[in-house]
Amino acid sequence: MDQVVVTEGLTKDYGAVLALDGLTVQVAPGVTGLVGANGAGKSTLIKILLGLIPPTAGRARVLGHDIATEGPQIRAAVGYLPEHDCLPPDVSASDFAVHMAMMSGLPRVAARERAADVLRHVGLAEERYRPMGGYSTGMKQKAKLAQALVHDPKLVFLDEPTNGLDPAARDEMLGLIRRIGHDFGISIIVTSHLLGELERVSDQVVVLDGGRLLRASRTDDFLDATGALLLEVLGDDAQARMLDALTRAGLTAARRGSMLTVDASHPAGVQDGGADADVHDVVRDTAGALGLGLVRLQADHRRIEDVFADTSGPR
Ligand SMILES: Nc1ncnc2c1ncn2[C@@H]1O[C@H](COP(=O)(O)OP(=O)(O)OP(=O)(O)O)[C@@H](O)[C@H]1O
Repeated sequence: MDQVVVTEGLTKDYGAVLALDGLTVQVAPGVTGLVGANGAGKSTLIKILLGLIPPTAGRARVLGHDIATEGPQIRAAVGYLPEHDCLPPDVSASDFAVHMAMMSGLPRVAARERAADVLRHVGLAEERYRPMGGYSTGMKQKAKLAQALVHDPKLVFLDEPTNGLDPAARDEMLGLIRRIGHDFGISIIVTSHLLGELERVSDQVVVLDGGRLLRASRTDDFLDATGALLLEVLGDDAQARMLDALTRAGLTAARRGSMLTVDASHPAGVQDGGADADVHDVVRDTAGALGLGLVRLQADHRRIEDVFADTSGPR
């Protein structure tokens, strides 16, 4: 399928602040995590893609529509959950969702049905008839999510939907995002400043840093095995003795917190071919010879934070 978002050299200059710096990126259908530290340019990118603010330079297409000339077509096909609190406090979630559905062109009866469906889907039950000013943060985020979905969009932008939520509400929101994306086939671009948070729900991840693209790839590629083993030993001075012994055995090992990592891809002094198995054996035998308990030995997987830390050095 075609890309849902394509940008070329997208730049936004707020006077003294360069929020986007020549961003060129393509986003495929599915659930996409747009991650980056506070101020990386995530909200600015979404607002430009929605046509709410113009870019200083560059071009972009959303669902094939040009942001410069086809704003109304984009907004008809796209839903948006803004980052900040923007709900009218005296209005109920039910009335608000009906209003937003009618604004999108649905007749009143259809708007009522659609609003009821979508509110049930996000998990707002009886409280949907109460004024939103009395809602918890989690309920407000659900109401914001409902209005973003009420006109049956093809793509939704969710700007920090887990911001301010406690761990249980955050898990619930992440579960909802996964279901909306996978069960309903709506493409989702969801932002977070917590780099690891979207690993579980995203098909692909776009990492911004200082308004520039740091990396865009499928989540699986981010989390590929590193070719290293992660191990933990117990016993007196266990970590230091094990590190020393592994190094003397010709392996490249290093500390990581209370654990050790061992390079299993090209181990020095260990024959190629079946190298992984050999390294497992060397680790097991070394721990045995030292009389240390080997409590963990597993393939090491990268996390999004690691990729970010590796590539975002000083510029
Ligand atoms: N209207 C504005 N006027 C001036 N500077 C702005 C404006 N909006 C954003 N900025 C600045 O542009 C940069 C990018 O902001 P943006 O909100 O896009 O980042 P973000 O990645 O969404 O971060 P956050 O999660 O904190 O919202 C920041 O340095 C911010 O202070």
